[in-house]
Amino acid sequence: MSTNVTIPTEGQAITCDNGQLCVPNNPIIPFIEGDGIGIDVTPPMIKVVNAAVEKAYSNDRKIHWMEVYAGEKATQVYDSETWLPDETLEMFKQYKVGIKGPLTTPVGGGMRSLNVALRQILDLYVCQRPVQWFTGVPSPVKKPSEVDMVIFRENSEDIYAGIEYKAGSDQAKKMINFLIDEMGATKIRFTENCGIGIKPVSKEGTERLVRKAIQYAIDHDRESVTLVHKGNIMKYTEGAFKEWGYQLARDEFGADFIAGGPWCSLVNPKTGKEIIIKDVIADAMLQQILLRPAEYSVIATLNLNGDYISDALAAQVGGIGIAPGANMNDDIAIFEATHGTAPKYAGLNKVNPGSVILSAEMMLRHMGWVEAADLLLKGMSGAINAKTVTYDFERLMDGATLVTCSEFGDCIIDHM
Ligand SMILES: NC(=O)C1=CN([C@@H]2O[C@H](COP(=O)(O)OP(=O)(O)OC[C@H]3O[C@@H](n4cnc5c(N)ncnc54)[C@H](OP(=O)(O)O)[C@@H]3O)[C@@H](O)[C@H]2O)C=CC1
Ligand SMILES: O=C(O)CCC(=O)C(=O)O
Ligand SMILES: [Mg+2]
Repeated sequence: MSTNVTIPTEGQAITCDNGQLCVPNNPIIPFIEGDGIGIDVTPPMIKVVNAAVEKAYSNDRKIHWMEVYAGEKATQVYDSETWLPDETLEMFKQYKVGIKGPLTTPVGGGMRSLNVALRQILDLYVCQRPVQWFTGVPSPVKKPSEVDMVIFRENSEDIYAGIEYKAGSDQAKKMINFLIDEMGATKIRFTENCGIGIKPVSKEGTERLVRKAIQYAIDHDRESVTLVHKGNIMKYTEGAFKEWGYQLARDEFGADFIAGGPWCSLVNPKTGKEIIIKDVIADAMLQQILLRPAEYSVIATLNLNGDYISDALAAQVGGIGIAPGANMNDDIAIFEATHGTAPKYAGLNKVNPGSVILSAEMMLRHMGWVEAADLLLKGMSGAINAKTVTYDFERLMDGATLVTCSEFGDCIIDHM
């Protein structure tokens, strides 16, 4: 394997034993800068995290950052064909906790998503995206404070498996012929020019995701878990997700039907309070989150629904400029912004770095460095309350002072 990664001379790897993280005081954290606005948001993220760690622990704890490569930068550092080097994957496997900026995916043709590839190759099956309002953030809804949800998006299956055949290709024709001749399909129209996509959804994949969502509700004293699906139309994928989810709640968490089901409830073993397990069809959910957000807490859903819902919910609390996320399994966690590479803003030092900074806050909490995570949140709230904000907030806030991407990072540090 080529070695284009400079391993810090100081610092140690985080280890993970049976799902239990062991974090040294001087962890090495791999990071991907990201394409497009990655160059803008990643440096302030590192600066803010370093400041929070230093303020919380003085010299007792320090992160040693290690740049690893993916996307356009990888093609410069390795060679023009290498977008996701094996070395990058190895580093995440070895160092267990990392963070990344956004990576570009062309629409239509071209290569498949590197973001999705990273999740699939490392089997980071949970995409966890908390959505919460910060006081003072401009919002298009009347009561943004009622939005307090944590999305658990299945991250390894669904149409993101990338099993897709181009219209007119030999594979598409072969698949269409198979479906018509051997599977009795009668409703494929315009067979000569029809693309085909396959949507795998498994019981195991559903169960491990829903298990994490319910456990999160237990650990964080949440009142409900909502299974979001389009099971009325896609019965054996989305519908099965709903059935398997409820079944798991009953079998593994002792949930009982409410009034004959399908909703059920369980007693939180840590608090004694009730947790409701319910389901909503995906299109109705997009209405519900606008009209009655207070009724939803933890959401467990499939990959595509989760992608849509996370951007829609982010909009309600100020936009994807401040929407954080994590991709994780029982061993590795890679934190990442919810937004993309926003190419028109790349290199302008303009966009909001809040999304990747709040992803870093999740990372610090995941590492057990809660004091630093709390400071980071305090800094973010302080900067927003002082109305020193980037363009996305400034254009919607009365009396705000416009700051650049890097200045917003500095404002966060000033308010820690
Ligand atoms: N995980 C990842 O790495 C992801 C990668 N992508 C990829 O990113 C590329 C671009 O995707 P696109 O659909 O344009 O979505 P983007 O999220 O990149 O941008 C869409 C819009 O969101 C707003 N926005 C995004 N980031 C910020 C920020 N940090 N601060 C303030 N506003 C922000 C901007 O709105 P406005 O114009 O109103 O200012 C921007 O024009 C594609 O290649 C896509 O595949 C997409 C999503 C996730
Ligand atoms: O991989 C991509 O390009 C898009 C991914 C995405 O939209 C997401 O993860 O929310
Ligand atoms: Mg998305």
